[in-house]
Amino acid sequence: MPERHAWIDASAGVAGDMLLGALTDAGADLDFAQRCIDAVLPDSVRLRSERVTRAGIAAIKVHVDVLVEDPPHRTWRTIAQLLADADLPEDVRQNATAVFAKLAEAEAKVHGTTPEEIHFHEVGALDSIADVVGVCAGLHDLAISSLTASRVAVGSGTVKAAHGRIPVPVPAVTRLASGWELVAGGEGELTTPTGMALVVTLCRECTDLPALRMDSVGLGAGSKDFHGRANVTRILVGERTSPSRQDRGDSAVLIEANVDDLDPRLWPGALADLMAAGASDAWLVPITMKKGRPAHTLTVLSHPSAADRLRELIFTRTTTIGVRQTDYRKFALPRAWVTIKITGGEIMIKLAHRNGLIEQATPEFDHITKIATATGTPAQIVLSEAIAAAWTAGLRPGEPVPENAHSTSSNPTEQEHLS
Ligand SMILES: O=C([S-])c1cc(C(=O)S)c[n+]([C@@H]2O[C@H](COP(=O)(O)O)[C@@H](O)[C@H]2O)c1
Ligand code: NI
Repeated sequence: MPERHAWIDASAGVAGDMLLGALTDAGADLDFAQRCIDAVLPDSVRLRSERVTRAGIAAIKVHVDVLVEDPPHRTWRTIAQLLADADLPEDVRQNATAVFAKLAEAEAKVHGTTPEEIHFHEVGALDSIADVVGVCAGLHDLAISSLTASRVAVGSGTVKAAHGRIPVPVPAVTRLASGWELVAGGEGELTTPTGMALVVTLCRECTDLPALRMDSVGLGAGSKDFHGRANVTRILVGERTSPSRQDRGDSAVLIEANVDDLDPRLWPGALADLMAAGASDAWLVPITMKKGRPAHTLTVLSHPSAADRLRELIFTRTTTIGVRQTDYRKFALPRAWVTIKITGGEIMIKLAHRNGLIEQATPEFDHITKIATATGTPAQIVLSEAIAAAWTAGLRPGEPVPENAHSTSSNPTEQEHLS
């Protein structure tokens, strides 16, 4: 299966609804986005698309009509729980959760507090949750397996928000944009925190348009129509023709520390927190360190964009007073997912593939344990049935990846959660 890539052109700015409009214009099914949103927020918002022009250029404007009363703020934990409880494709859930984790981290930095303490105002409102889930659903629907984006026009001046009048680029955008190339690009708020969070979470790098065999293009309109500058976000979708991700590898970092004085009962929680904060993997190796002391090497593998917060966590969750960090290149096979039915429910089969052929087909173990618990069947029996069902369905090494397989999104940090 070729790598389906999307490049976001944010040279005129980006917001959640603009990106959803662009995906819809590129062919994503808005009804599917609505179903995903309904799974998170039942009977709360309705999506509507409208063909409009911006400075004479045709684009899709997605309206998010809010049908119920919205509280003035939500915590990021509330949103994470809504997403965790919703019946969503796994990549949609993971990507949407990662976007809100980034927003929480940025807001916490702006207001000098922790993500747990943060109360989202506009960015936690029903329409913003709908934008984020809708965009992640659109990427799933178009089977986009990797994304990059242009530099981002953020605007200038000031804007009125729940925080009062704030400068543009607004504080959350400046925090989110760490490592991304920004330009002012015009007057007003051209990029919102939700738009910036989607770009930096889902896109692998900030780059000019990569070599693409074009498939479709979509334009998503912002609310305002400026004279002489189209207020649109564009998305270009196609097949990458330059060295593929598999040949190039991905940037990664390895962060390590030798620790001899942490209460061993604290390790499982520390490892879980590191995974929740975006580590691709986190593990311990028993060692004998200086002065002959029994200890552990903690190793955390991550995308470079998550390194700052992971180092921070290592310092707060362990007793170490220093870490070392090394740059790596990581070569991962692309993955795709197929849902199959077995006794007791549906499970997803993860397919690692190369040159269009399956290398590994693995039942998602969380789904196995869920069915095992619900039906009272031993997990190894459910697992055996799942492996046999996958085999029967042709999901086995050497077979082609089926057409209905969904590729995982490109988010390098979150994607590795699936590994
Ligand atoms: O909701 C919150 S906490 C919020 C924080 C900030 C900061 O920059 S801090 C800014 N805003 C403004 O809210 C609106 C809507 O943003 P969306 O991303 O939901 O479209 C926008 O004007 C932001 O600048 C909200
Ligand atoms: Ni804020």
